[in-house]
Amino acid sequence: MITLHDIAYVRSGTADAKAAAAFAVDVVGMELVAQEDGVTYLRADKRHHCLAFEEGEAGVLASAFSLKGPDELEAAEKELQAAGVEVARGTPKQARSRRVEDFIAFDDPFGNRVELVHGQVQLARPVHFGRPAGITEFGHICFDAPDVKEAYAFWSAHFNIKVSDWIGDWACLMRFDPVHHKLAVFRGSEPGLCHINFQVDSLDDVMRNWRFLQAKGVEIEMGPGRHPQSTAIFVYFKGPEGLTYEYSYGVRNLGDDWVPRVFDPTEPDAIDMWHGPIQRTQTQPQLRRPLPA
Ligand SMILES: O=C(O)c1cccc(O)c1O
Ligand SMILES: [Fe+2]
Repeated sequence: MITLHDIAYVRSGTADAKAAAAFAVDVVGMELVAQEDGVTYLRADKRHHCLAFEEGEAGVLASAFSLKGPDELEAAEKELQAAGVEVARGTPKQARSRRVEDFIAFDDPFGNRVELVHGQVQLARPVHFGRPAGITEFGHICFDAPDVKEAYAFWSAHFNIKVSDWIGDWACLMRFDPVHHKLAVFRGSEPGLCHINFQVDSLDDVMRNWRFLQAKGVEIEMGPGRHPQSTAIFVYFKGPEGLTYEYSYGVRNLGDDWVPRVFDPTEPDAIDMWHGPIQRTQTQPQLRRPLPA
């Protein structure tokens, strides 16, 4: 069993790193930490970065989770290999670029590139937010996959992952700590990054951000609304090159006695208790790259 400790970062390819970074700072409110060797690092909490843009083709490159340490990373590598999953170790240079001590990379059964890291660098100084969006932390990552039940079978077979709620065969919301979900999989024909979520400090932040996004002419994909699953109040919006961001406030924590529920995806309030129009957020396609050599 591989014990995920937390989400770590998303690495995304971008044809226009300048525009992607400007949006992340001026609109989303993140801190621009560094730009180095064609990589732009953005921060929203104690992590050195939770979003990195790599110059090149647009699309998600990898999504990462942290493990406790080197022994756990090695055990994870062995466990995945024993299960027939092709796994590769990152080179020291690649690890440096990710600001981690070491990492392994593999593809989930649908082609979503996942990296498991240990020793993600933290910055002690307070976050210098690009604007006061109220972000408290990097909240969750959502993948696309053609079969969410099979996706859950994979994650629950090898990781400390439990389902928190199902939205029929349309979505699976998963946890590995008390937070309702830090990983979700939505049904989509191709692998990709459905959205990345940032938690904000208050309901007021969600609503103020919504007004701010509207005033800036940013495309609101859905919301403001309230997810019946996590009970979080949310707004989704689209950044450059199809990267969807979600702000949310009020995600619930679950205990070990939690019984997963099933919601009907055809109901009008399946993901929004306030009956806002149901819209699939746009997915950023997964770029196909060879595993690290
Ligand atoms: O927070 C949730 O419950 C949730 C539900 C559906 C879709 C999402 O992106 C969510 O974050
Ligand atoms: Fe979400």
